[in-house]
This record gives sequence, C-alpha cells and structure tokens, in this order.
Amino acid sequence: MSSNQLNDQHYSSDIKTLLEFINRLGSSVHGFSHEIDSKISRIKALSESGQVEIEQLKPLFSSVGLVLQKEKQRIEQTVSQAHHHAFQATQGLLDCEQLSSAEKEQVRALKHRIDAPLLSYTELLPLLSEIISLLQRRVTEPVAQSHADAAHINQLQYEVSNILATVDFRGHPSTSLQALKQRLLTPLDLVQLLESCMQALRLVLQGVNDERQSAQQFLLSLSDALDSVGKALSKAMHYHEQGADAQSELSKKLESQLHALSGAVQSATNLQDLKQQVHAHVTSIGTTLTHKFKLEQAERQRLHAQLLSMQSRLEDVESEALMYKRKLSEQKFKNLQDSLTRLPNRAAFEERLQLEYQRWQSYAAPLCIAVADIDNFKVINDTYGHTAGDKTLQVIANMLKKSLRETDFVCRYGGEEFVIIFPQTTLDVALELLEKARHRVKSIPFKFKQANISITISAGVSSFNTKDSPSRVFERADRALYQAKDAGRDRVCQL
Ligand SMILES: Nc1nc2c(ncn2[C@@H]2O[C@H](COP(=O)(O)OP(=O)(O)OP(=O)(O)O)[C@@H](O)[C@H]2O)c(=O)[nH]1
Repeated sequence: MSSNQLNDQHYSSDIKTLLEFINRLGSSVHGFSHEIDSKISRIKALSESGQVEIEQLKPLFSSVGLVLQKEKQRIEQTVSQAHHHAFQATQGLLDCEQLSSAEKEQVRALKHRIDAPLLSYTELLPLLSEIISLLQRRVTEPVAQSHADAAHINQLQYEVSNILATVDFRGHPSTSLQALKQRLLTPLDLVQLLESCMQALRLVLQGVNDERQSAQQFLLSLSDALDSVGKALSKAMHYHEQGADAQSELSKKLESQLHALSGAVQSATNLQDLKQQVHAHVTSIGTTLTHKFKLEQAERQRLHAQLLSMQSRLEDVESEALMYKRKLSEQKFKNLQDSLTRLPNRAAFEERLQLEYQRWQSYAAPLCIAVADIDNFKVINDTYGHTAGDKTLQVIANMLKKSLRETDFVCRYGGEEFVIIFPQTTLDVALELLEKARHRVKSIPFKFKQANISITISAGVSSFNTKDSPSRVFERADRALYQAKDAGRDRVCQL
C-alpha cells in the first residue's frame, strides 16, 4: 500500500471517529437546545451520506461551538438561579412552624448540601426534587395537621360538645345523638368537625321542630275541644229555647183550660151539670199537666246528657293541659338554667359532668369538682328577708362566674349551693381558683338596712383519680365542704 493510500485510510478513519464522537455527543445533549440538535442532525446526515470532507464540517463545528458556548452560559445562569431558589426554599421550610423536628433535620441536611460551592446541574437536581417533595407534603397535608390549627379545632370540638350537652333533646331518638357525642370525644380533623357540626345543627333543628309540632298539636286539640264544647253549649241552648216555647204553649193551654173551667163553674145551673163540666176540664188539665211534666223531664234529661258530654270533654282538655303544663315545666327545668341566678342549673350540671367524665376517660386530663356553699345564709334570710337573700344569691353567683375561668363550669346546684367543674385542671390549680373566688366574694360590700355586711363562702374540692366515678368525686367534694364548715367556715378544703 502506498503512503498516500495509507494517509487517506488514516484520514477517513479519523473522520469516522470524529463523526462517531459527534453522534454520541449529539445524543447525550439532545433536548438541551433546538439549535444544537438541528446542527448535530445536519452533521449526522452528512456523515451518513459517506462523502464527508473536513472542509464541509469546519463551519458546522464552529457554529456548534458558538451555540454550545451560549448554552453553557445559559446553563450556568440557570444553575445559579436554581441554587438561589433552593437555598431560599430550605430557609422558608426551616421558618415553617408546622414542620416536625425530623423534617427540620432533613431540611438542615439539605441546606448544608446546597451550601456547597459550585454545584453542577446534575448535583443540584436531586436536591431540588427533595425540596419540592418536602414542600409538596406541606402543601397537600390537611390544614388541621398544624399545631395551632389542631388546638383551634380541639377548642371548637369542645364547644360543640358543650352545646350539645346544653340542648334539650328529650323525647328525641337518641342513638344518633349519642353517636355524635361519642364522635366529638375522639380527635377530629377539620372536615370531620364540620360534618359533626352539620349533624349537631340537624339534630338541634329536628328537636326544635319536634317541640314546635308537639306544641302545635296541643293547641290544635285544645281548640278542637273548645270548639266541641261550644257546639254542645249552643245545642243545649237551642233545645232549651225549643223546650221553653213548648212549655209556654202548654202554660197558655193550661191558663185557657183553667179559664174555661172557671167559666163552666159560673155558668153551671145544677150540680150534676157542674160535676160533669168540672170533671171534663180537670181531666184535660191533668192531661196537659202530664204533658208538661213529660216535656220538662225530657228537657232535663237532654240537658243532663249535654252537660255530661261537655264535662267529659272538659276533663279531656284539662288533663291534656295538665300534661302540657308538666311538659313545659320539665322543659323549663331542662332549659338548664336557674331562673334566679341565670347560672346553669342542676340538670345542666348532670349533663356536663357526664360529658367531662367521658372526656376524662378518653384523654385522662386532670378533672376536679368543687361544691361551694354560702355561709350562714339562713341568718341573711331571717334578718333581712327573703328578697335580700335572693339578691345575695344573684350577686354571689355573678362573682363566682367572674372569678373563675371561661372554661370552668359553675352552676347553682340548689338553695345556696354552687357546684363547679374544672376541666383539664389539677387539684392545686382548682384550689388556687377557689381561694381567689372565696376572697372576691368576701370583699363584696353588701349593704342591708344600712348595715355593711360581709358574706363568706366555704368550699370543698376533689379531683378524679383512677377508677373514680363522678358520684364518688362529688361525694368527696361534698365531704370536704363539710370539713370546711366544721373548721369554722370561710375556707376551702380538699379531699
Ligand atoms: N332567699 C332565698 N333563700 C333560700 C333559697 N334557697 C334556699 N334558701 C335558704 O337558704 C338557707 C339555708 O340554710 P341552712 O341550710 O341552715 O344553711 P346556712 O344558714 O347557710 O348555714 P351553713 O350552710 O351551715 O353555713 C335556708 O334558710 C333556705 O330557706 C332561695 O332561693 N332564696
């Protein structure tokens, strides 16, 4: 082989290697830029034609070089921007309060890696995708997951339960109500809470509707009964008028018969004639009297029957009214508010205690009950009168409510006795709150009949311990109250 031939062979093999290299480069950068893609495909087309001269390739190479240079700058700029954004995103994530500590640790590690200088595109991409997935998790996770919102939802849930405990659902099929109350004792997210609120609203509306319907039914039956009594009365009046007409006709007849008898007596000329005339007239008078008597009797019977029917109808109305009255007073009782002090009453306390007991069983947060009683209240009543006593009750009830927290439940249990439930409260805190209330009651400047009086209260408090029932804790608090009274009043004792 001549040296020329050998050179040609080398030359074409070099071009082949070069073209192969360009092909491989082309496929590895394919998609980065249209311009590069189109130039490389032209080089590829030329190489596939088999007649490539290096002179033909030169301008293509230099233009590819220029485009690559431009691309390099663009990529560097993009990488630097991505780097900046990635850094900012990690900082933002670290500032996010909702992030768990494990997640924060992950972000810190990411930030550390991003902080490294001169990261390449390929190094930066997986870091970016990690940041994006963290951000995505934050965005797509339910809002309720944030601590602040969870606390807010908890509070709302608590309030919905309390509302349900204060509404009277008597007579309502209670399975759905019980299920709802139970549901509200478990942790809920925002959507579930909204559903529960809707359900509570439906139950309350249904209760109101039932109540309205039953009241309406009562009013309808009352008006029905009054209507039938009215009809019976007018019928009786009508009969009475008819009877009175017949009676007056008979009286007229009797009068004319007596008149005729007197005429006959006067015109009679002999005894025989007189006897006959008198007999005939007396017979017809007797018939008229019998008729009159029968008429009177029939009317009396009819009147009696009418009266009996009216009486039974009235008795029906009376018993219905009584039943409704009882229901209304029950309603008032179940209204759950004491009318004198406007505090919740004993029924409200029972409901609330049940609810707090269930919560205590579910969450085991501390729970206390206190019983407070006005000292020597009888003396106030006896010395200054019942009205002064009532006023005292109102003022002290107000002060108790004001001295305790919004979340504490204070009710008038009866007479001059108040019961307080302290949810999520330890015995120490409950004691502290009761002491504060006791001091504030003591400092109320009562003035009766020009006399300045200070009134005190005593209280007993106890907290729920394992296996305690509400009645056991209440009993202990009550015993503690007696200890306070025995020890000289104006104090708080615990048991
Ligand atoms: N004015 C008024 N008095 C009431 C009411 N309810 C209960 N009382 C009175 O409260 C008094 C309670 O008297 P006691 O049970 O002897 O107790 P106390 O005098 O407070 O004595 P201690 O409890 O031992 O300190 C009685 O006189 C009741 O008539 C009410 O609604 N209004």
